[in-house]
Amino acid sequence: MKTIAIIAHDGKKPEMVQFLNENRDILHSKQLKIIATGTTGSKTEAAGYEVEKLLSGPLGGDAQIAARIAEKKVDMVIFFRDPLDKHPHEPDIFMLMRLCDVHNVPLATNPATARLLIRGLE
Ligand SMILES: O=C(CO)COP(=O)(O)O
Repeated sequence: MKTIAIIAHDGKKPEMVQFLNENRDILHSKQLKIIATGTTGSKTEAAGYEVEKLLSGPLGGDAQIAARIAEKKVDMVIFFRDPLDKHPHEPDIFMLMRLCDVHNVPLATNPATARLLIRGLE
């Protein structure tokens, strides 16, 4: 069972939902556990997926996912980042991305890379 973390900034949530809809076959056919930050998780659920929801990003959700990465409990991170917006929890976001590099966890930060990573599961 692989665990995939999904996170999307507000400006990128529509693209995240589109991604989930487009890749339903792959995401449903694999033994995957999905974890997500709070609001992203609610939208993922609404798209028909089972998901473990953590705190909302600004309240510590990115930090929770970062901790799981450090504990080697996450196999892939799909992070739909909005580079055109400011985020009060920027330090948490950098921590999450840094820990992906520390622990060699595949990290997609835009839809094009996310598609390539997900195809790697096939
Ligand atoms: O802020 C986020 C990622 O940095 C996402 O948090 P939400 O999924 O709660 O909107």
